[in-house]
Amino acid sequence: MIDLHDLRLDDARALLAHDAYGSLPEADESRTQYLQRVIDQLCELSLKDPLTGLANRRHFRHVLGREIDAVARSGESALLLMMDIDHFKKVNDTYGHLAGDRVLQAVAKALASCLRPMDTVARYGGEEFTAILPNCPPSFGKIVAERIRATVGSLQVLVAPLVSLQVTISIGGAFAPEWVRSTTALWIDRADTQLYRAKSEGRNRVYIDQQPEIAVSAEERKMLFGHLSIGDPAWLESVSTDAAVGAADGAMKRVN
Ligand SMILES: Nc1nc2c(ncn2[C@@H]2O[C@H](COP(=O)(O)OP(=O)(O)OP(=O)(O)O)[C@@H](O)[C@H]2O)c(=O)[nH]1
Repeated sequence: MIDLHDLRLDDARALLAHDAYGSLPEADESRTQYLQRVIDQLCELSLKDPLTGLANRRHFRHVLGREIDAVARSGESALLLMMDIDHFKKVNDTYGHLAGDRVLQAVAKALASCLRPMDTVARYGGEEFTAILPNCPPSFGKIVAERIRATVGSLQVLVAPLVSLQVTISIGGAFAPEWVRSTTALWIDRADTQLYRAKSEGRNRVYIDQQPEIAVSAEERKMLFGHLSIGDPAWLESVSTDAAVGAADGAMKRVN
């Protein structure tokens, strides 16, 4: 950890040079421009997970907070996915930590490839990833999560010469409640509950908690939450539809 109060230009350069996903600013710029670019790139670096290049947990939390406000204002539906590689400990235990890192990088790349540029994919910690999908119609949630599950399951990750691995991923999702200000913690909890179900019911599957229906009329909704919704986190009475999709053995497979 570097204390930013003590950060010197050489340290900053070293940090940026170390970043596998970035590059050092050109040295032939004016000194001010150069310093500004170093600062900009440091800011960018502080939002990224160094192993995978995805957004880190801090950035994810920031985006989720922004999204929950946007949903409360616009009423557009947004989906949060929590995703966890199955039996990942076995990868580390059998093939070593470096092999585990390769799997994490390959999965991260696959996740990013399944999502739109407007979505945020992050490494939440360890072998857990998350994605925020703004403006995601409810009917699309399961389709996109299934696409992710299938893409990860079809990866062949080369971890040593002649050794490639296949892994599976469990996914839990939750739509944000429209028109009601909730909390990011509640939203994460709902998605986490679905992830827990996916794990406990066999792994390599998707469960999505559909958006809670709000038990008020459209007119009341407008009066209550029309311009800006302020107040306690609220989960009005809801009917949720859960769907289990896909079922297969979640254990890691060695391909050759
Ligand atoms: N290689 C590598 N391993 C990590 C990293 N971060 C966490 N891990 C490992 O991830 C593993 C997570 O194991 P568990 O939490 O038991 O989960 P699991 O084996 O995937 O089992 P389920 O989630 O129940 O399917 C642990 O062995 C951690 O050491 C990392 O950055 N690199």
